[in-house]
Amino acid sequence: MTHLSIPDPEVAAHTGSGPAGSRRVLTGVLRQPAAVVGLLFLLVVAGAAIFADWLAPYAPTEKDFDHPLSGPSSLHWLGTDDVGQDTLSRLIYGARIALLVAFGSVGIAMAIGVPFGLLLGYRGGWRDRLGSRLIDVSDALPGILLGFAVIAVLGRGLFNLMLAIGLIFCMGFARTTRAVALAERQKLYVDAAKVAGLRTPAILFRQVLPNLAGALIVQGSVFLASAIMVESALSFLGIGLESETPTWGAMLSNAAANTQQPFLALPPGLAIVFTVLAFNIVGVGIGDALTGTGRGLSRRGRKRRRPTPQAPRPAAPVVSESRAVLEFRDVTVAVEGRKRPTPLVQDVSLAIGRAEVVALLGESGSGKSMLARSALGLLPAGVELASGSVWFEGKRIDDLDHRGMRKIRGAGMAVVLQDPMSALSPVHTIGRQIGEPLRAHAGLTGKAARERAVELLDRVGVEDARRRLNDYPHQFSGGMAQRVAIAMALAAGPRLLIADEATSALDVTTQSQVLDLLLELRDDLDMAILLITHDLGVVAESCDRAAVMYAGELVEVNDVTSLFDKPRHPYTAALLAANPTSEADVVRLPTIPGRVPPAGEWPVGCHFAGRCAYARTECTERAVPLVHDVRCARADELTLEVTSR
Ligand SMILES: Nc1ncnc2c1ncn2[C@@H]1O[C@H](COP(=O)(O)OP(=O)(O)OP(=O)(O)O)[C@@H](O)[C@H]1O
Repeated sequence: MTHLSIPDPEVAAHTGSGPAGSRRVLTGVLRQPAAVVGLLFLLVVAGAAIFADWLAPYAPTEKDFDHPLSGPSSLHWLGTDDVGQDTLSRLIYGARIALLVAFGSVGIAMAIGVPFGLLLGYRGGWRDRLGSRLIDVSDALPGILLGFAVIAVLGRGLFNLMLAIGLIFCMGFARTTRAVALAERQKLYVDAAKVAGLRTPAILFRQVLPNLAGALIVQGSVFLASAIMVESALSFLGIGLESETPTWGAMLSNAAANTQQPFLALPPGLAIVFTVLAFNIVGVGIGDALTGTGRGLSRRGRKRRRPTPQAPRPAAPVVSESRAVLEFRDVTVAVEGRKRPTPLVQDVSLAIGRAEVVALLGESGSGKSMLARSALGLLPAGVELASGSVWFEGKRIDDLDHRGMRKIRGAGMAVVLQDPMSALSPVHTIGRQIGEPLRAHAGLTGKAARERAVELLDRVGVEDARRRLNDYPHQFSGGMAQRVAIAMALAAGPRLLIADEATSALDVTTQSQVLDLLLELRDDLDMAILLITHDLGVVAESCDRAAVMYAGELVEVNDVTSLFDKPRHPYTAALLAANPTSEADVVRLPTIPGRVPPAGEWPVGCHFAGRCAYARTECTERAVPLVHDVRCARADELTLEVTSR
C-alpha cells in the first residue's frame, strides 16, 4: 500500500495548529514557487468542478452523432468520443467527480484510521500490538484488490467507491496517528490533562489530536492524489462509476477502446497527471513549511538556581495521620523485571496534613517522582504499586478505577511539573486549557468559564489576564507559563498540590516569585503542598516538614528546623553538608563519596551503608526499619554535625 514520507510528526505536530500556526504554514507554502503553481492549478480544478454547469459548453452526456471521434475543432475544442460526447465538457464535469471521490474517500479513511491509530498509540499494550499487526497485514495487501473486493460485495456507486478507496488508505492514517500518539502520550501536558481529571476521549480528541493536524494535512494531501489515481484505475477497469458518469478514468478507458482517435487519451491523461502532481507538490510544500517553522520551537534552556542559605522556618507540629490529606502506607513501587519486579520505592509511609507544606528530598533517582506518581495514579507503563496503599482524605485511592481516580485528580489533587512549556499543550490557547478542568469539575462553560479563568490568572499574577486568555503557551515567559500551569492546577480547587521540581526550570528571581505564590495560595486556599525538590534553600524557606529519600527508602522525616539543625541520619547530614551556604568557608563543596546503588542492586541492610562514615557490621546484616522517623541502626548513639568532611 501507499508509503509516505511525511515531516517529523514532532515538528509537524506543534507548528500547524491554531490560527497563528495555520498562517505561518500558509506563508511558508506561498514562499515556495512550485507549491504556489501546484496550488493555483488545484484552484483551477476546483473552480472547474464547482462551476462546471456554467463552464462546460455541453451537458456531459449530450451526444453529437454527426461528429463522433472528432479531433479538436471550433465546435468541440477538445474533440468528441465515440458517441459524440464533448471531451472538454466531460473533462470539466470529471473534475467534480475526481475531487468528490478524492475528498470523500480521504475523509472516510481519516474517520476510520485516525481514531484507531489514536487509541492504539495512546493505550499501548496488547491493543497496540494487535492493531499494529493489522496495519502491517493491510500494508501487505495490494490496495486495488481491496477496492475490487469492496465494490464486488457492495456494488458500484459513488459512496461505495469512496468507501473502497477510504478502506485502502485508512491504515496509512492509523499508522501515522499511532506514531504521534505514542510520542505524545509521554508528554507532560497529557499527564497534566489526566491530573486535571479529563476523560480519555477528551484527552485523545481535544489534547492529543490537535497535535496531529500538521502531519495529517500533509498525509491527507498526498492521499488525495493517490485517491484520484485509484479512482481513475477502477473506472478505467470498468468497476468504478457507471460508464455514463463523466470520470477521467472512464474517459481514458474509452480512449483505449478507440485508438483510431489518439487525441482522445490526451485531455484525461494530462488532467490526471497534473492533478496528482499538484496534490503531491502542495503536500510536500506544506511538509516543508511545517518543518521550516518548526525549527524555532526548541525548548528554552534551563537554568538551575544556586542554593541560597535561608533561615529555617519555625518548627511546625508533625501531622497526625488522622488529619492527613494524603497518606502513603508502606508503599512499594516496582518495575516489571525479567524474573521478578524490581523495587524503585520501598516501604514508604508518609502523611501530609491539611495546608501543610512537605518537602521530598533526595538525590536523583531516589524515587521521589515515582512515589508522587503513585498517588496520582500516573506510574509509567511497566511500573506499578507492588504493595502498600495510598489514602486521600481518609479514603483509599490506589485501588480506584479510572472513573474514581478522575474525581480525585484535579478537584482533590493537582500537580505542577518542572517544565511549564511541556506541561501546557502547545496547540491550544491558555484560556481553553484552563477551561478544560473548569468544564470537567465545575461544569462551567462559555462566559462563566472565561470569567473564572480570568480570576485564576489574576490570582496567580498574570497581568492583563483577559487579553492573555487568547495567547498560546509559547507567548509566555517560563515564569509566566509556570503561573499559567499553576492557575490550571488550581482551577478545580484542589486540597493538595504536588509540585514536582516546579521551580527548577526557572531563574532565581522567578523561582522565588513562584515559590512565594505557592505559599500564598497555601495560606489562602488551605491547600497542602508536596514539594519535590533538590533545593535545600527552597525547603528551608518554604516547608514545614521534610522527608528525605535515599535509594527508594525514606531515611528521615522531620520538621524543617530540626532536620537542618540536628539531622539524625548520616545521609541527611551529608546532604546538608553538600549544600553551599554563605557561611561555609570552603574552597570546594564536600561531596558524598561513592554512588547511589541503582534499583535492583540495593544491599540487604541499610541502603546508605556503603557510603556511610558511621557504618558498622550491624548496618549491613539486616534491613533497617524506620523508627521514630529515622532509618538508622545507630540513630540513638550518633550526634551528627553538618560540616564538610
Ligand atoms: N519509566 C520508568 N521505567 C522504569 N524505571 C524508571 C522509569 N522512570 C524512572 N525509573 C527509575 O525509577 C527510579 C526512581 O526514579 P524517580 O524519577 O522517581 O527519581 P527521582 O528521585 O524523582 O529523581 P529526579 O530527582 O532526578 O527526578 C530510578 O532508578 C529511575 O531510573
